[in-house]
Amino acid sequence: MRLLEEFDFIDSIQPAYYRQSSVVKGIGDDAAIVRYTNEDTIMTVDTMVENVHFSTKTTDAFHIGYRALAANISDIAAMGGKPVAYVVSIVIPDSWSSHALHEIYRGMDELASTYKMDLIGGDTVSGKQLVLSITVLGTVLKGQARYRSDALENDIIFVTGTIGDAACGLHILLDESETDYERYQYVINRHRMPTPRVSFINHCSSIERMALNDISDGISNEANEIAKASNKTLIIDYHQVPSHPLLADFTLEQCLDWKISGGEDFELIGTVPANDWATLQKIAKETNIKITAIGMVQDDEKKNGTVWLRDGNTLNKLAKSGYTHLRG
Ligand SMILES: Nc1ncnc2c1ncn2[C@@H]1O[C@H](COP(=O)(O)OP(=O)(O)OP(=O)(O)O)[C@@H](O)[C@H]1O
Ligand SMILES: Cc1ncc(C[n+]2csc(CCOP(=O)(O)O)c2C)c(N)n1
Ligand SMILES: [Mg+2]
Ligand SMILES: [Mg+2]
Ligand SMILES: [Mg+2]
Repeated sequence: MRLLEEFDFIDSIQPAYYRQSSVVKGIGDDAAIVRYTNEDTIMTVDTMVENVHFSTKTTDAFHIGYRALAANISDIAAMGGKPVAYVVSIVIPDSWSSHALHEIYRGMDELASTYKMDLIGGDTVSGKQLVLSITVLGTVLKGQARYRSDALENDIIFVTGTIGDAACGLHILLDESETDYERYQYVINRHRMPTPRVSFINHCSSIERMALNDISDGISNEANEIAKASNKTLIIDYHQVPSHPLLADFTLEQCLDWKISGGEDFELIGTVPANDWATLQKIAKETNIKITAIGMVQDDEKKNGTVWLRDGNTLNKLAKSGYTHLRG
């Protein structure tokens, strides 16, 4: 790390004040203290590694921070909760300037401020590659968290937003022959600045049961996780999976890959009882979120734990084809 040594760096990222009254102790001691009385606590961690989750060729420092926090907040949304505070562990290579490091923190704070979240601690070490690991603390009303294991027979499977945008945006950024960035600004922004669906999910308290997962690795992975955790069979109609009109510029194979295996849209995939579908649509309209029914849950002893993709008259088993680390 150039220009700043560890403790000057920590001083320089310390917030001037805390937004949440639940923060009893933030940066400055051996650990942070947050105090609650009536809610369950949600904790989640996700890590972003240079050249795995981002490349400085395609992503500036501000967006590295923004995306990393968005990915973590998305997991809080996928549990049905509200994000409150975060701690950041950062591994910093020598080549990174203090300006770029502050840009990472500015990117995180841009998103944090919209949720009144506080940076309450972290850890700083030097190393060979930039690694940003964020732990987010969230809350949910006691006993009201949304689990992947809550799908039941005849539920409607839904997704928020459009699927495959972030993978398309990344493709544009990595394709050196592509120059029309203006045309693809929307999908590029979906890659750089994903919006976790916190507001929508926090308006769903009238819906008693909902299985939920967020889309980090692609719907083939996320739907399989719901099928497995719930021990049910998920049938998804490929043609119902919503995509942005810009994807029409690309081949059917590319669209299939981005929509099914792409990931990083940080939309939600879930299941609700058919009786609640009209209510869910109303909530989506009120919170300005697109939701689309993409299939049904079945209880079929021979198929439970698996996902099937309908394409016209054919039904094929949908294996996990999304992003997997440690491919073996
Ligand atoms: N190294 C680990 N040690 C302990 N638990 C882990 C580890 N890695 C993952 N888990 C746990 O496994 C479960 C699934 O984790 P996973 O990272 O696949 O979910 P996710 O964070 O929603 O997805 P993604 O990381 O793709 O955004 C979570 O309960 C997570 O806490
Ligand atoms: C430079 C660059 N190359 C490839 C990708 C694609 N990518 C990386 S990790 C991941 C899944 C989510 O990760 P995790 O499971 O760790 O949350 C995806 C789709 C990218 N974002 N940047
Ligand atoms: Mg994870
Ligand atoms: Mg998740
Ligand atoms: Mg993953």
